[in-house]
Amino acid sequence: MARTGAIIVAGGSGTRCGGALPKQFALLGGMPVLARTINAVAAALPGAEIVAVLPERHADFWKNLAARFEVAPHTIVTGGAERFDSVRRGLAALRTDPELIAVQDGVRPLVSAELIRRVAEAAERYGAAIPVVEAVDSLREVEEQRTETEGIAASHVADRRRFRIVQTPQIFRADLLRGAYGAEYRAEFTDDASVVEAAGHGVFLARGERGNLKITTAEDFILAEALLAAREEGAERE
Ligand SMILES: Nc1ccn([C@@H]2O[C@H](COP(=O)(O)OP(=O)(O)OP(=O)(O)O)[C@@H](O)[C@H]2O)c(=O)n1
Ligand SMILES: C[C@](O)(CO)[C@H](O)COP(=O)(O)O
Repeated sequence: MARTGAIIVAGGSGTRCGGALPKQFALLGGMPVLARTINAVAAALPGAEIVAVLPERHADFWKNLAARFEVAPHTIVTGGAERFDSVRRGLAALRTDPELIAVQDGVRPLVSAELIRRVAEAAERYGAAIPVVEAVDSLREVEEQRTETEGIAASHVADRRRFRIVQTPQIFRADLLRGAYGAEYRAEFTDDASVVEAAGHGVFLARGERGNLKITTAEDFILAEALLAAREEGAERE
């Protein structure tokens, strides 16, 4: 496996989730979400340099919190206004010179080692790889958004076979990712694949996992707790 560095982006404020603290610091199964994510990445990529990107006002808070748990070695750097800015700061903070760089949402704590390695192998081969899953619900494309009411008047069905739901870690050849992040920020840059693609490089879609949940809303904590409990129960039975 190529030498890999990892940037764990946890610089967001968790607005959609609410709560006193950003969701990445909340406890999931008795351990901070971010600690679980860091440990999952460290276990899948032994020896990888790990940089965690944090909100500026929570850097000291995290140092104190992390000290109370077993968290794999990582350095910290403060993030920016957009995820794009946070990744850029993570890139600048990597001290080693990895061949591949993985960018992982700090709020995807249930990512499996198999998934991470699968995406890393694809990135080694194709230069850029991301995990995706199929849509399980029907999809509709909105034609006219009526914000003053609850509903949408005009829409049409979309062919869900043509779409994939995107996850992280997104893994790239280091030179490719660094070059792509030289761009000016654009609103459509919702992930790293969109930045790399805008720089003219294709992105390989590897198999993701529905269990690789992104904790976005308060409900997601309930789902994540249940998935974690089921996983731990399964591990105990083996
Ligand atoms: N300026 C930002 C914004 C987001 N992120 C990180 O990117 C990941 C995915 O973002 P999302 O789930 O949208 O997190 P938040 O931006 O915190 O959530 P919200 O949009 O609800 O405020 C999270 O780990 C988040 O901490 C980041 O590092 N820097
Ligand atoms: C990177 C990401 O998690 C891939 O699904 C997603 O794009 C983050 O989007 P958000 O708007 O920050 O939730």
